[in-house]
Amino acid sequence: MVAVHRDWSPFVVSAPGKVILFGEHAVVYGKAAIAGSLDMRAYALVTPRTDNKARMVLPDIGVDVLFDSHTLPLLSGTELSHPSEVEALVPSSISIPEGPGRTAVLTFVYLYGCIFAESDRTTGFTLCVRSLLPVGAGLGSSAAFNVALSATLLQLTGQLQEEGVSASDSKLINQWAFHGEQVAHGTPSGIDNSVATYGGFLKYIKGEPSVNLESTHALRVLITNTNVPKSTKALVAGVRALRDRYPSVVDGILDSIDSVSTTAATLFQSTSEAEETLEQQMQDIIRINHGLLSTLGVSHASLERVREVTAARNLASKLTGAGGGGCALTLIPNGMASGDVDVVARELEAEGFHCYQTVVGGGGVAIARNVDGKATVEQWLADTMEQHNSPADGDDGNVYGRAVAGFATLPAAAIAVLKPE
Ligand SMILES: Nc1ncnc2c1ncn2[C@@H]1O[C@H](COP(=O)(O)OP(=O)(O)O)[C@@H](O)[C@H]1O
Ligand SMILES: C[C@@](O)(CCOP(=O)(O)O)CC(=O)O
Ligand SMILES: [Mg+2]
Repeated sequence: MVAVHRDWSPFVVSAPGKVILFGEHAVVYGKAAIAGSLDMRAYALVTPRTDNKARMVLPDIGVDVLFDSHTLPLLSGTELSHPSEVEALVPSSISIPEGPGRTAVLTFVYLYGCIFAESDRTTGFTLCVRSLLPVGAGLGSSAAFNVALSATLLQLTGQLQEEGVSASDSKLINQWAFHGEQVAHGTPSGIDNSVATYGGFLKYIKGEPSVNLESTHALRVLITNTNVPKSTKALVAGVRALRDRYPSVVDGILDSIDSVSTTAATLFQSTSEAEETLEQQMQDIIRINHGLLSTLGVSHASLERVREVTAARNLASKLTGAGGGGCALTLIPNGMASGDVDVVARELEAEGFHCYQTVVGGGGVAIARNVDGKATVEQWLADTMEQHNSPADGDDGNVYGRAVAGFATLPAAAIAVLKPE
């Protein structure tokens, strides 16, 4: 195949994290789940190189690797029976890092091999990803990374349209991001990459196209990161082992979770009920969903503490994501003053947790092309690192605002594209 070089300008891709509102774990078994995008996102700046190498810089997890493009294998998709076999394909010149960097490097080698194999273009580039999502806390940091990475590689190989992100672009990005999630987790349901690609509020059933719920209600949530590390893979395996031992009991619980999700979808789209009645019903099913997950063995003392602290103020909470630590979500009634939410958040932070107030349901993957002929990774790093590491005195904890301010190398128009409402 003849390689075609072409000139291109730096571009930036962004993709959101997610919160699963209802249906985690059950979604792995084909039950319905509901999730929405967060206003915390991953941002990838991609700049051209003249030497045909591929460099990936991930400052949040301490990775900086430089690949000679010709040492990266091109994969036809049939060479691996499962993406987890990718380790053997990493060029011997690269030492695979331990910890979160390990998955990121394996995913890069796999997706580069697959996506570049479908193109006759070759190009040197530096990719730098900064993310506002906590790593491994259940908010889909891996999916935001995989969606940003897939969109980057598809854009570099000319497989996306020239403007915006079309429906067929999204489909392609989502498919590759799912393969990236497989490298990390083995058997993901696909809900995280779907939300990171499409944004909004989705009802998701494995193997079916996700349905945008177009909710009639703004959903305010308080997310509490317990800072307790968890392994999605181990928790999913634990539920599977329980189901193998007690199939009819566990299937009953999974069916109940399916009913919870279906009821929630109806509530989100209801136009007949008064706001307060809806909120009351939503709180009921949040409590029920948490109880069902707890019987599956995926809660944790820290998550129960979040439930107790918020219940004392008549608020309903549940774990979100895989559980076993990670994050919980608390529904905030629309009429609740933000000062009162701050009081609850301070109580939770006094327990050693970290809280984010957010509205669920913003835009999905976004691409700002030709952002700035002079944008450099070094400048971007200097700006974003400074903003991340030294918040101004009296800062209100708005990490998102700080980081966007930190992307000062980008024109305002690019920033607007990258944070779609
Ligand atoms: N800021 C980041 N930069 C690069 N890779 C990231 C970043 N955040 C997350 N990742 C990738 O996602 C993995 C964590 O994903 P996972 O365990 O599924 O947790 P989560 O619930 O946050 O998705 C990391 O090991 C890393 O491979
Ligand atoms: C438990 C599960 O339903 C959600 C896991 O979410 P997270 O990895 O904690 O963000 C697994 C899945 O959907 O693949
Ligand atoms: Mg993940």
